[in-house]
Parts: sequence; structure tokens; C-alpha cells
Amino acid sequence: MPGNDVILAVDNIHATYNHAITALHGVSFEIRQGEMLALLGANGAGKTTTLKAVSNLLPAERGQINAGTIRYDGLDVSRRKPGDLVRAGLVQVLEGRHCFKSLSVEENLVSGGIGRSGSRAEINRDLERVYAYFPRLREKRRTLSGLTSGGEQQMTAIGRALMSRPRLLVLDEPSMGLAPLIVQDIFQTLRKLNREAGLSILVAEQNSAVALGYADHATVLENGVSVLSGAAASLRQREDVRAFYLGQQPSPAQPTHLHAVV
Ligand SMILES: Nc1ncnc2c1ncn2[C@@H]1O[C@H](COP(=O)(O)OP(=O)(O)OP(=O)(O)O)[C@@H](O)[C@H]1O
Repeated sequence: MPGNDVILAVDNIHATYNHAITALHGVSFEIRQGEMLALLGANGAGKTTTLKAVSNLLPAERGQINAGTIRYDGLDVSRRKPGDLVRAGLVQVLEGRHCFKSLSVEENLVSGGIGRSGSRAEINRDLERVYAYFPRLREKRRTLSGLTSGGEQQMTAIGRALMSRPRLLVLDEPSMGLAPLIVQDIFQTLRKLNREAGLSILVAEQNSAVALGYADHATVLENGVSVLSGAAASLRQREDVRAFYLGQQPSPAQPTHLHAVV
């Protein structure tokens, strides 16, 4: 039974699509309040499926959890509608930075606050908060999102999620297709939100070097199984992680696959 300060507990989940394709068969990890956890793994390892399971979005894709449990704030997510989870503070930034391209940056941000009750003054306060974290969005507030850069669209997608006042922010590959400096910028802001506002963060990334540079902990997925979990700082030191996920050459005596949970 997880302790009280665990905001998300994923316990040995198994998932399939169309009752046929096995995507996950044994994924476990925990996130404590105020922690930033990176979910690492190659293409097809199961990161997106895990994130969708966390928000109970798999049924919408003919996917299902066949075994295991996911608890957010102690509550079984499979019994709650995705919208209820958002209102309870579990908010996702889906892969591919979905913005309404024909709306301005500010209109996109405001759309993130629509689901919750709140006066115009409160929404304005939240907008100011988003602009304080992403000054570039303030500069572009009147620009149509479709005309902003990929990095600005990613910032808009994150800013819109912040407008729903998350307690746990879940992001799928925020670095995808972005220049290294923009990626650093985005991760620095995520870290600031985590440190200053106490926001808990779950971030799936193929860019392990960046994710391990900012996260507190990480879990590595291989073929739908969580094979390794630990403090980001200690994972960065492991030869096998360096070889397989940080693109560094192992010495000849090193193992050829990940095999331990630390
Ligand atoms: N909607 C779907 N229908 C059927 N199979 C799917 C679906 N989505 C994912 N899969 C399969 O589930 C497995 C895990 O995919 P998933 O997208 O979760 O991995 P990932 O680690 O997020 O990879 P990527 O980085 O490419 O997004 C893969 O074998 C994939 O082909």
C-alpha cells in the first residue's frame, strides 16, 4: 500500500489494444508529491500507452487494462472518467503539442481553463502565472498559434494544461522535433514549476539525456515492461544506461541489456 505522499501509483499493469495486441505486460512505478519522474524507453516501448492508461484514455482507443492498478491520490483511475481526473488535477499534455491553430496563443491558453469554474479575474491571474513561466507566450499572445514556432506551440500546450491548475502534470515527449536549446528551455521551466510551485510531473521521453538531467527519478520501459527504476543521478552513472539510452560506448565488459531494478 503506497504511503500518503504518493500521488500516483502504477502497479504491475498489463494492457492490450483490440483485445489482441499486447502493449504493456508489467509496468510499475510511483510518483511522490512534488516529484518529477521521467519515463524512458525506445520507440514502441509503451510510454504513450502507459500515460494514456494513467488518464483512463485507453478505452477511447480500443485499449484496455487487463491486470494491475493505477491509483491517483489513492483512487482507482479506471473508475473515473478522464474529465473527472482533469478536474481532480491530473492533466495531460498529449504527444504532438495539440493547439487550436486558428486561435491566438491567449485564446488557446484560456481554453484550458474553461472546464473549471472561475471568474474572469481568476483566469487572468492564471494567465499571468503562465506568462511569468513562459515569457515568450506573452510576446506572442495575439499571434495565431498556427503561425508560432514548434517550441512556442509546445509552450502553449503546456500553458493550457497549467490553466486547469494541475497537481500532477503528465507530458508525452515534450522534446519531440524541437531544437536542443528550446528543449533545455522547456525542461528548465518544467523544473521551475516543479521546484517553485510543487507541481508533480510525469514526463515520457525518448531524449533520455535531457530527461535524466532534470528529473528526480526515472523508470525505463523495454517492450512493455518496466525494467529499471531509480534516482536519475544514479541511473546517469550506470554504464548500461549510458550505453543504451545516453548513446555512449560501453566498455567491452559491460552487460548487453538492462537487467536490474535499483
Ligand atoms: N492505438 C493502438 N492500437 C494498436 N496498437 C497500438 C496502439 N497504440 C500503440 N500500439 C502498440 O503498443 C505498443 C506500445 O506503443 P506506445 O505508443 O505506447 O510506445 P511508445 O514508447 O510511446 O513509443 P513512441 O515513442 O513511438 O510513441 C507498440 O507495439 C504499438 O505498436
